[in-house]
Order: sequence, then structure tokens, then C-alpha cells
Amino acid sequence: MITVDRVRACYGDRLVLDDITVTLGEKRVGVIGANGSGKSTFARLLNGLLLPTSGLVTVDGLDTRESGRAVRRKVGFVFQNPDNQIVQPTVAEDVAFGLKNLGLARRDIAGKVGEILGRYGLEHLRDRQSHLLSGGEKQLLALAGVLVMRPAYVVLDEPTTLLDWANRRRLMDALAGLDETVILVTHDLDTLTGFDRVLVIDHGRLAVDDTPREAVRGYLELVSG
Ligand SMILES: Nc1ncnc2c1ncn2[C@@H]1O[C@H](COP(=O)(O)OP(=O)(O)OP(=O)(O)O)[C@@H](O)[C@H]1O
Repeated sequence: MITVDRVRACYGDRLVLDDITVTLGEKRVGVIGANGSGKSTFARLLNGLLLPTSGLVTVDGLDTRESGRAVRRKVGFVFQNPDNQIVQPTVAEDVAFGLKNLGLARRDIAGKVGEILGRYGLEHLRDRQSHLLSGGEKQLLALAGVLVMRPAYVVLDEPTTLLDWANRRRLMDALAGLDETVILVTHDLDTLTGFDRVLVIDHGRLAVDDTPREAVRGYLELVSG
């Protein structure tokens, strides 16, 4: 369970999130809102990439301020732009990167990498240069690199914006099949079908917290004034 308790977040003296309190325990949570409303900032708080200016964020009881490393093992983060997280020259090396850092044996790493590449239809790309993949392939690789670490939670920040229809479908199918808890920041409102809960952030405040249908309705009301 992730708890966000009376959180404010500032960049310099600019207040971007104001007094957010929410407990996330559902398997599928969406986060929507206008450009600049604070969604990415909210997402980054959940795995300690960003620390609250005041208030508290905990993941399964761990304070992100005190236990950043343990929190990041629990909460995987998929960036909007996969180039921000693909760091190794080949696909297989990139997926293996986090496991190597954990000090796993070479044979265990190979097994886990093979399994995850197979699961996401990336096996044929294993020796390809990561930076030459298409946008959709990169997005799936970024997801695979996070999932191979077996996080309990996966936070995705607008993962479908670079994708064509087929790759968007692939990514959403991949997400639908996950056992992990998914927290998805998106502008792509139809990807929220079947979600348990959707939060709407408006000018740094939690404006709506409801079912997808009601949250989207509330969001459209907000943006149409
Ligand atoms: N590192 C930063 N330094 C200063 N201001 C920032 C920083 N990151 C974000 N902001 C500002 O904080 C506000 C919220 O940004 P955030 O990225 O959280 O919004 P968002 O809802 O994810 O937007 P979008 O839908 O456009 O991705 C914006 O006004 C943005 O300009």
C-alpha cells in the first residue's frame, strides 16, 4: 500500500502539489489531469525520485525520505521517454543491467532476461543495439527492464504518448497481464477502462478520486470550465 499524507511539493519557491492525501491499495490506479497540473510530480513522489517538501509518502510502511533504496526496489518507474532509462548498448544487456547491480549470478541473470524478453515478444531483438530500436520497441524494453526486477508496484508516466496504435495496444496488453500494482499517469483516457480507481489532479490538488467513468466525467467538466 502506498500512502501520501498531507504532501506538498515545490520546485524552488513554486508550489506544484498542495496538500495531497491519498492511500493507494488497488491493483490499477490511473492519474489524469491537464498539462502542468502536477501528475508527473505526483508519480515521482511515489518511488522517492522526488521527496515531498512537506508531508509523508510511504510504501508498505517505508518512508521514501528514509528508505529511498528499499522503496525504489519496491516501486519500478517507467519514464515517458524510454531514452531516459535505456542505458546499455544492447537489448539483453539493458535488461540485465539492474540484475547485475544486485550482484546476481550470471546464470540467474541469463534466465531472468530470457524469460522477460520472451514474455514481451522482444526475444528477436536481444542482440540489437538499444538506441536503434523503434519508439514502441524502446518503450517495451524500458518496461521489461523495470519488470525484470520484480517490483511490487509499477508507476508509468505517460507511457503511450510515443506509440502508434499497434504498439499502444501491445503495451496496454502487457500492463493488463501484470500481477503487479499499476499506477498509470496518462492523457490517453480510454486506456483506463477496467481500472479500479482514477485520480484527477487539477492545479496541484487532488480534485476527483473515483471510478474511471466518474473521474473522466469530472475531468472533462473541469477542463471545459
Ligand atoms: N524540475 C522542475 N523544476 C521546476 N519546475 C518544474 C520541474 N518539473 C516540473 N515543473 C513544473 O511543475 C508543474 C507540474 O509539472 P508536472 O510535470 O508534474 O505536470 P504534469 O501534470 O505531469 O504535466 P504534463 O501533462 O504536461 O506532463 C509544471 O508547471 C512544470 O513546469
